[in-house]
Amino acid sequence: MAQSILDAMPGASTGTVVVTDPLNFWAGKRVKPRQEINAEPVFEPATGRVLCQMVPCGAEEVDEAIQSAYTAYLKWSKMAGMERARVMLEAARIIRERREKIAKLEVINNGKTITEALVDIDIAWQCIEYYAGMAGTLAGQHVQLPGGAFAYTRREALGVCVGIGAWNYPFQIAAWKSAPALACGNAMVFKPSPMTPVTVVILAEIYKEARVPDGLFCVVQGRAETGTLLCHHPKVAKVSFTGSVPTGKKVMEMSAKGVKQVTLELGGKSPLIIFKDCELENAVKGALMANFLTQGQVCCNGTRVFVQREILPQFLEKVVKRTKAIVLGDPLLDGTRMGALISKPQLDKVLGFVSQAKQQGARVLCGGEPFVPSDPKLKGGYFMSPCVLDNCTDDMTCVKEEIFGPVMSVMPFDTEEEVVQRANNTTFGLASGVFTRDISRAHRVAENLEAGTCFINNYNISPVEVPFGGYKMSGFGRENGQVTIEYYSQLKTVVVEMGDVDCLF
Ligand SMILES: NC(=O)C1=CN([C@@H]2O[C@H](COP(=O)(O)OP(=O)(O)OC[C@H]3O[C@@H](n4cnc5c(N)ncnc54)[C@H](O)[C@@H]3O)[C@@H](O)[C@H]2O)C=CC1
Ligand SMILES: C[N+](C)(C)CCCC(=O)O
Repeated sequence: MAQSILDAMPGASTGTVVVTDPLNFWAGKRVKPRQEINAEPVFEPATGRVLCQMVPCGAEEVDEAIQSAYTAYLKWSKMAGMERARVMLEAARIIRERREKIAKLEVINNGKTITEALVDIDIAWQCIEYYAGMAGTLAGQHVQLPGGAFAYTRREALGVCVGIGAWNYPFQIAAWKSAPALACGNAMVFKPSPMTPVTVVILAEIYKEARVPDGLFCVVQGRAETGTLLCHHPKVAKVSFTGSVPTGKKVMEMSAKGVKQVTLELGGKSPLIIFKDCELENAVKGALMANFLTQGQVCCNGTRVFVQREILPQFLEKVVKRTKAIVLGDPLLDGTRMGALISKPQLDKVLGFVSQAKQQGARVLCGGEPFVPSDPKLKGGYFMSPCVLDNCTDDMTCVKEEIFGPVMSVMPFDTEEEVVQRANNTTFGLASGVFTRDISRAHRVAENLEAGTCFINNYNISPVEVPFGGYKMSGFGRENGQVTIEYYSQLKTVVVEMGDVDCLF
């Protein structure tokens, strides 16, 4: 029962799956939605077919989930870190064992290729494994005070944390948020994007199977209203949000009312700087990795590609040749390298950015058009050909705004000083990249770029051991790496007197 939808995965192909199981999860089980009348269809991006119904949770349901999470937190936070570690390692093991099935379901709901989805699921279990390793290391400090008195600190959980996710990495985002939260002794109530409600419930079932206390990881479905209920709930100690800047601001405002801690992983318009002394083949590959993963729907993508003028023609020739060769189509096939965008409105929005770029003077070197695969079952899918734009200038909309689609904007530059200034001329600051063989220059540029990550001679690799997060309007707080423990725990100071009270009164 617990694995029913996953059991159907081995034989499943694009256009065949329908999900009917309830998509909420709390108190240790899937929970049927109460207000079926508010159901909304969820689409399979590769076909445009209805995959399931998403029914938003109302106030009572949100409250039930949070209460069940609170009960679980009371138990879980009292366990030794090593005990929590064992449970989390078991969850990581189960995910690894079912990686193909989970990845397949992710593809069906999200539209990304199976090759990428497998990496996402692997990163998810690695993240849980990594924080399991850290659960047993959480410790405080002992401080000696005069007269034999002393103080010590305890690193304690926050309580019930809320996770709110975006649709581009549904399972992985839930792992990035829940793993450090659980390692520190918290419970989590997670709301996935209404467009990708399906795989996060599988994570909840797996935690249950690994024997977390019932309620420790809950899933509530819904849109803004449900998210609002979560952010305002008095029993919630922290909100970790991944999504757009406007919603991030609202989450912060709502959390401020209850003085709740916040982590914000927001959008970006990251620069990738390619110097003429780079290893060109690698720079071209880096630019593709920086732009076309998950159909370009990646927050940290390096979508402003600055190329030193002397090598611009060679760079463009190579990058266009490789972009044209990207195999588009059925995302469940091993050979496919680009699948479908998340939705029809998102596809229209991205195509709109391309037309606007043309009007503003950019030149389309390839792609930027709706793509209709030859396979009849994919005719209703949200596909577009990956696009490279040349002749771009810093003031064009395609260079200033986050497109969240497979569109690379290329601009020439002359000097290091100039390009760093232009690269930083944005309100975002999630990531950045530099290709050069000059090691001093690489580190100097990395130092001067205003971004939470700088990739040197590569792009978009995010091992769970290293922190990920933004500068400026791309957010604050971090996910992954050791530091994230600090965002999911708080310090208690205990002061111990060994002598008599020195009283002034
Ligand atoms: N930093 C990142 O990793 C990502 C950033 N994005 C950004 O988000 C944009 C659009 O993606 P969307 O999913 O539409 O983002 P969004 O910001 O509208 O939604 C993100 C999540 O917040 C929830 N939400 C919406 N309104 C809310 C509210 N008032 N209170 C609480 N929760 C609320 C949504 O239901 C969803 O789960 C992209 O174009 C991109 O700029 C999207 C995906 C990932
Ligand atoms: C995995 N990675 C680095 C390609 C993207 C993760 C951030 C996101 O949610 O967009």
